[in-house]
Amino acid sequence: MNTAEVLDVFRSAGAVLEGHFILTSGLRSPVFLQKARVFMHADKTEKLCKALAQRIRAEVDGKIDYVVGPAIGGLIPAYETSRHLGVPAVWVEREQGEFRLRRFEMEKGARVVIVEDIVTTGLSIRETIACLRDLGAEVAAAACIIDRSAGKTDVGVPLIALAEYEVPAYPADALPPELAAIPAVKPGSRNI
Ligand SMILES: O=P(O)(O)OC[C@H]1O[C@H](OP(=O)(O)OP(=O)(O)O)[C@H](O)[C@@H]1O
Ligand SMILES: O=C(O)c1cc(=O)[nH]c(=O)[nH]1
Ligand SMILES: [Mg+2]
Repeated sequence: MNTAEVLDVFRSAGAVLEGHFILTSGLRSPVFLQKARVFMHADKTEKLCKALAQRIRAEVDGKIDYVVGPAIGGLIPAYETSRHLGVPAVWVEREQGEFRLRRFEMEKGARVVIVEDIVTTGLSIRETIACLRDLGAEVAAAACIIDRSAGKTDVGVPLIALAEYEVPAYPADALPPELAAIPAVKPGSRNI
């Protein structure tokens, strides 16, 4: 799938929202990709994740022991991508703000691929990598459905993006006037 096809899926699900959004990084944006509105449809999710699994198979050499999804947004795409890769899916979730693998054991040396929904700054993927490396896992690559940085983010491992879609984002103290005029909402789950 190319970027236009991925964005068509998001638009067909009403998942491209406009307004004033507080992102997980604290940045503000006039556009929010509400992936949950895509992932509520099994057929749309399957189409995206099957294509992402094909990219992972083509670009990651060697075995993959687990796919790891950062909760909450990464849960469904990690599971569905793992189904197409034929490997188990686990997830990290926040405990007092820090990602932890709370419900699973992972053997030292396990080789994993992280599957995220959206990447903006790469902060959530870097936090996931830190958690997995603390457990002794090897992170072979990270993958996402949409990279809002359009390839500019460096997460320290190869990042496979099904689509690259550059969207403006601003520090809270440098908002353009048209954005400052709209009340801000924070759709994601960090800090709640
Ligand atoms: O690249 P980043 O700057 O980290 O932004 C992307 C992250 O933001 C969202 O998660 P969020 O923490 O908002 O919560 P969610 O997973 O519950 O949607 C999204 O699911 C990614 O994990
Ligand atoms: O950066 C984010 O927090 C973010 C952006 C976006 O478009 N969608 C999302 O779920 N999170
Ligand atoms: Mg998330």
